Amino acid sequence: MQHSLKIGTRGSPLALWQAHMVRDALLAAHSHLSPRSIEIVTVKTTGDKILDRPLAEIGGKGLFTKELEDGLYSGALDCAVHSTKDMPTHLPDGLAIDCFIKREDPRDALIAANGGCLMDLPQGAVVGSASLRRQAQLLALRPDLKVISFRGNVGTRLKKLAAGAADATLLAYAGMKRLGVAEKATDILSTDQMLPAPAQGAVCVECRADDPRIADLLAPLNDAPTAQAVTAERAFLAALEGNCRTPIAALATISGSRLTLVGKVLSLDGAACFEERREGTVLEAAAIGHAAGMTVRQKAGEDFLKAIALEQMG
Ligand SMILES: NCc1[nH]cc(CCC(=O)O)c1CC(=O)O
Repeated sequence: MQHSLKIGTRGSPLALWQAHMVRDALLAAHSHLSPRSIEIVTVKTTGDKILDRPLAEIGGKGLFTKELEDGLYSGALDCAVHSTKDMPTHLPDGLAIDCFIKREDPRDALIAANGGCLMDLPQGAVVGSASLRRQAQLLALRPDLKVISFRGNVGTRLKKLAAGAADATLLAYAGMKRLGVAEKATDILSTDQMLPAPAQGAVCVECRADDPRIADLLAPLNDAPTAQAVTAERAFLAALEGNCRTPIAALATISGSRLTLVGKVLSLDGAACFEERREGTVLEAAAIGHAAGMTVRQKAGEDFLKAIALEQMG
């Protein structure tokens, strides 16, 4: 008898697109799977329900994953597809992520209502973004800009922009490409201007750690360079105990067996920035990320990191 496979996902258009991408990849990799045997199950998470407050305020990451993880534990789901950048650095016991799909472009894109680049925005222009990382790096480049909180999925944010709620917004270019709206980007920011969030552009599949059937099905979908880059970036994040409350950015690039990681932490206004670049072999990905994170920690000092947390609570 053919077992069915239940793929869990959030219900946003981007999340659904990503779940269908995983489904298609599974079908392509396993000729014995029939399309009817793979079901996509939509789960509403806390992060999807609360739309009127910044994520940092309601508790940050985990808000997009808990309900999906409950489904894995109960057996209602066999695997769950996530944007890796939305995942907490530590997984709950009994769950595993051993499958990272080949990464899409990790850069951030500017969408300006009147077109043009970030540096061309008029003095004092209003930019909508709820991401502290984007806000900080934006203000570092353009201290004159006014940043307002902007939440909701990619489509919602583009609609808010079109309705005049801001002069520009920033989105992950990966999500725009996946949803077919890449042409709305008016400036694709270089990673020197705007270092991405750890794991931006990388989709992963989470499953139960003790489920070899699912692990075997997912194995051919894993892209090793993506897994290595994301491992380094997330180790950097974990070393800084980062969550939505601290502007943290990291990007690893891979060339053959070499991995180069750049990671930084910023003050909310972008005026202070502590950065570290490390290189090594791909096999050292986790150690490189951890070492870079610990170095940035030292450079910034515990007082600086604490001050950011306090500033945001007040
Ligand atoms: N926090 C929402 C989120 N999570 C992942 C992506 C983009 C896709 C990706 O990084 O893979 C987005 C939207 C955005 O930041 O513009």
